Amino acid sequence: MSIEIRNISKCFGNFVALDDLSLDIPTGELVALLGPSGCGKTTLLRIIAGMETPDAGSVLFGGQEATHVHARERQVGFVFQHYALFRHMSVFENVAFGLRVRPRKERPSEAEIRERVMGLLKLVQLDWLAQRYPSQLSGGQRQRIALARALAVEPKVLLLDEPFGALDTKVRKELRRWLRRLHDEMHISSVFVTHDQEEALEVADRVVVMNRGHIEQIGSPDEVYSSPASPFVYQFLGNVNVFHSRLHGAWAEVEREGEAPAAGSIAFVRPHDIELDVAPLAGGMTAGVRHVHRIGPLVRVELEHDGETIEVELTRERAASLDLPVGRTVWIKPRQAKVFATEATAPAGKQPFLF
Ligand SMILES: Nc1ncnc2c1ncn2[C@@H]1O[C@H](COP(=O)(O)OP(=O)(O)OP(=O)(O)O)[C@@H](O)[C@H]1O
Repeated sequence: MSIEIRNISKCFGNFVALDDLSLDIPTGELVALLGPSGCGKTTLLRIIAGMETPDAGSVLFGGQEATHVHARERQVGFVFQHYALFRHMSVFENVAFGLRVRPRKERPSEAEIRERVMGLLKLVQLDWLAQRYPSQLSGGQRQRIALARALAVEPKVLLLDEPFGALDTKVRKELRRWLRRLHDEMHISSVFVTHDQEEALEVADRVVVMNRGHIEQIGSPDEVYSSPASPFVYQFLGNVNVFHSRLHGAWAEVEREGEAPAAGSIAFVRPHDIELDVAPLAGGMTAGVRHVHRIGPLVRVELEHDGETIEVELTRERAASLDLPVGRTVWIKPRQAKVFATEATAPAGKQPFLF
């Protein structure tokens, strides 16, 4: 079922949590709401679920007005960060719960409940745990059971609020892939909230980048990463070096190739988009090696130029082919940069690098 969010606003006292926000989610899409803490992701999810009422705007499900439809009537499945399984019920009973509490007329027969629950447990690959209790499961298993329970009532929309937030990195990664596969099989419109950019980029069909109650950009993972619409998105999705305008030599050329340079403009360059060499690079500039960090397959080189820090990422092979002791002077040159027009758009917390 499609979801349309039209001009939604929500205040808590004087605080504007959502500011005239609109978003269309076609049927079967998996959408990530991504943004820093407090940007309004959960509030938006709760409004879609019917657990919160907007001050203005409307929510449509399948083209039908649903803003004032009660949460129970919305056919929404919800999974939270902290798996709220019933401790005194077996895994089977947890998943069966939503079916058993239906009014008698709508309640499936015992045989049907059994068939549906076991089918879902197979889907989440945990049918062998049906008789266990939540305390006898790992965190990742509990979260999969929570998902099976949300799916048991055959929701039209699945909403997940930081579903893997409480789990360790390895389990998170496994569950991400698993959620993606499951979503492809079920084809339910799903919205999940995360503040983890890697999670959003890996799992979602589309990413909605939020900031302070509004949407900064909506796009495929590739679009938001490769063509960020604003300095905020650029900074939020991955590491970035920030440079003021009036760049020298090649830096200025890169700027011209991108967008027209304006006085006071800011250039953003990803660490892996900077060429580094020990020999002079035409149009490049020099910098001193301050630290070399080896992080898995990557080598992150921290450089200093006029007291400012510049980060460059190299493959291990490239780093090994260069001799990079601390203190060595090297040459750097950007392969590509993105220029935004005004200084006013500089993201908070990043000090622009001044030439
Ligand atoms: N019931 C409430 N009363 C007052 N303020 C609230 C309430 N719910 C949320 N807020 C405020 O609204 C803002 C958005 O909250 P929300 O939970 O939607 O953020 P979020 O993006 O999901 O953040 P996080 O990633 O930390 O969960 C926050 O500043 C929060 O303090």
